[in-house]
Amino acid sequence: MKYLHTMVRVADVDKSLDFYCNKLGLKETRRMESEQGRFTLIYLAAPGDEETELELTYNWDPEAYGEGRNFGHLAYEVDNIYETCDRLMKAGVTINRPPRDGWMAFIRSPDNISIELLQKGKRLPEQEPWASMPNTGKW
Ligand SMILES: C[C@@H](O)C(=O)SC[C@H](NC(=O)CC[C@H](N)C(=O)O)C(=O)NCC(=O)O
Ligand code: NI
Repeated sequence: MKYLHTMVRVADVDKSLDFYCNKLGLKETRRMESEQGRFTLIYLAAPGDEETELELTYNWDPEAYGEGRNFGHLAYEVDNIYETCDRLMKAGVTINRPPRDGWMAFIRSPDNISIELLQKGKRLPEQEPWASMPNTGKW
């Protein structure tokens, strides 16, 4: 058996692609549209990890999805957690759980999906401003 993808439903394709691609750094691998089902599927992946996809489902007819607390988060490994969070913060993304420990951070997607960012390999040495940065919200 092989893990293929996680699917999340999104309310706005442009906002989602701006967040996941322009800001987080994922690349679109493929997409398909269903006229009959009135939906679009857009598949994203981290560069170099194209076989593990995030499937965005966009239903053409608006739905209220709510927030299923049973779904936890999507997790991505990053080369430098501080550089990643700095880039995201400058792009206007709220770092709900800053990487005070040089290891873990949390952000939210436009649809409030929680995304965990984990430092590759060993934790980085603690450094300001991250070491004293408070949490901003739930993650
Ligand atoms: C191609 C494969 O990766 C899929 O996930 S297709 C699964 C299919 N998706 C849809 O019908 C999308 C539109 C639908 N209105 C929805 O919001 O899911 C499906 O069976 N979806 C049901 C599900 O719970 O995933
Ligand atoms: Ni699927």
